[in-house]
Amino acid sequence: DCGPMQRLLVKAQWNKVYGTSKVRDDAGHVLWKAIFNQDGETRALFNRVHGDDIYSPEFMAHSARVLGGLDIAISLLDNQAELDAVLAHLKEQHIERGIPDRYFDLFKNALMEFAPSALGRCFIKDAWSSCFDVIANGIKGQ
Ligand code: HEM
Repeated sequence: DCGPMQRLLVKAQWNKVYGTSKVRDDAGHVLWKAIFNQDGETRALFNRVHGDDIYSPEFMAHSARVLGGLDIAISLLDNQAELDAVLAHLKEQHIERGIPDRYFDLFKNALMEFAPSALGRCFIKDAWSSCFDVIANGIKGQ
C-alpha cells in the first residue's frame, strides 16, 4: 500500500534519485530511451518537442517539464488535497494529447529500473510501485 510511511519513504528516496541538474538530464535520457525501446510508436507523440533527438534542447526541455511534474507530484504525496489538484491538471493535459493509459505502464517500468540504479539496495520496490500507481492513476484518463 502507498500508506503514509511509504509516501514519506518515496519522497526521501526520490530526492536522492533526482538530486542535481546533471543527474536530471541523465535521468530524462535514460527514462525516455527505456520508454521508446519498449514501444517505438510512443516516440511519434513527441514530434513537437523533437522526440527523434532526445539530446536536442527542445526534447531536454520537455523531459525537464515531465520530471518536474513528477517531482511536484511526489513532493505532494503527503498532501492529498494538493496532490489531487495537480493530478487533475496533468490528467487534462494528457487527455488533450490522447495519451493511452497503457503508456503509463511503460513509464513505470522505466522508472522502476532507473530508481534502483541510483539507490542500490535501499530502493523500496513496493513503496515505489504503489505510490507511482497513485500518481499514474490520477493522470490516466483513456
Ligand atoms: C507520471 C507520469 C507523467 C508525468 C508526471 C507527466 C508530466 C507531463 C508534464 C508536466 C507535461 C508538460 C505539460 C505542458 O507543460 O504542456 C507533459 C507533457 C506531455 N506528456 Fe507527460 N507525463 C507523464 C507520463 C507521460 C507518458 C507515459 C506519456 C506517453 C508515453 C506522456 C506524454 C506526454 C506528451 C506527448 C506531452 C506533450 C509534449 C509536447 O509538449 O508536445 N506523458 N507530461
